[in-house]
Amino acid sequence: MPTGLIVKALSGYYYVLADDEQTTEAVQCRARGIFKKRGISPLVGDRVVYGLTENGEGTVDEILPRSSELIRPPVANIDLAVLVFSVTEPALNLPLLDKFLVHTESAGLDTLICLTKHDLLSEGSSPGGVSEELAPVIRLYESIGYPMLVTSAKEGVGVSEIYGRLAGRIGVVAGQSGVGKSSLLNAMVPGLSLETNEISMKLGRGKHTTRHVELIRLQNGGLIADTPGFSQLDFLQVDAEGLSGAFREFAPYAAACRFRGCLHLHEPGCKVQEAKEAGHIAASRYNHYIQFLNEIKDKKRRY
Ligand SMILES: Nc1nc2c(ncn2[C@@H]2O[C@H](COP(=O)(O)OP(=O)(O)OP(=O)(O)O)[C@@H](O)[C@H]2O)c(=O)[nH]1
Ligand SMILES: [Zn+2]
Repeated sequence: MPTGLIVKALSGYYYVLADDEQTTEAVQCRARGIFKKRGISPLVGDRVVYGLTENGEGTVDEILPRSSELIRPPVANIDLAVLVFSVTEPALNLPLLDKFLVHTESAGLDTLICLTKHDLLSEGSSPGGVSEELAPVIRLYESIGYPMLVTSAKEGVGVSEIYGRLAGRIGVVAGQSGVGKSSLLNAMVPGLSLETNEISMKLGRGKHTTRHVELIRLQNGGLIADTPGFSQLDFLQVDAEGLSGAFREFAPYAAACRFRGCLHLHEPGCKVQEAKEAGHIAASRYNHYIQFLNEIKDKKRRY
């Protein structure tokens, strides 16, 4: 039985791209009834076993184990989340960046952080270099272990680097509205022409038109979801302990806290608080951690 990858889901059909290199057209498939009975449905990004029927269509017979699963956008087996933040217009939003990172950490996704619209920060930056105000931010996140890229869709800066990171992988783009996600995708994928803010305003169309998710094939074997991913997140699945675990740089200190299950709030003998006081953990990161912890607690109270 052939295997393939679901690259699109639309109106009850799944479009499967065969693993064998000869076939380039996706096969239109129905899912077998058994999935419905079991309460599961195939997702874009799923690797599947499929069969061909006589009318040239196919059936999805089996879903191979998923390495990850996102709810919004609904895509399985993502390898890389490209987190897009504009350096201005809208202003760089570090609380949101830390929130996204909690989610990508807990979903086990690799991340690439793009600081885009860098062309708008021309003052104080050397040509092709990084403006002074961004340098500390880049240093902080790189020191934690997150790759950072400075980009500009307008000037084509950093676009080929994003492309390169996607080689042979499935990627999704995330970021708040207006940061320039569609513009980066358009710059990366010739002929894609996703609607950007400018165009949708001009046509008087509402923003956030619902669209299906589709994986776009890149020449380098990578695939990227053609949807401006997720723009907001709340903590549906992350609990207090998971939250602490999602702040990577806490780990060596958290292991040495006096109490097991320490929430690093006001507990005596908390090494995370000590590390923050000593400047080994950035105050901004620690403060966002406390903010998210409160959000999680509030949510528990409400439900
Ligand atoms: N100067 C400059 N403007 C940019 C850049 N990238 C995007 N923009 C502009 O920023 C606005 C928003 O860009 P989009 O690509 O639509 O942003 P988005 O993140 O896809 O927005 P949503 O679709 O609302 O989620 C548009 O007016 C773009 O022209 C950039 O690198 N430099
Ligand atoms: Zn602690």
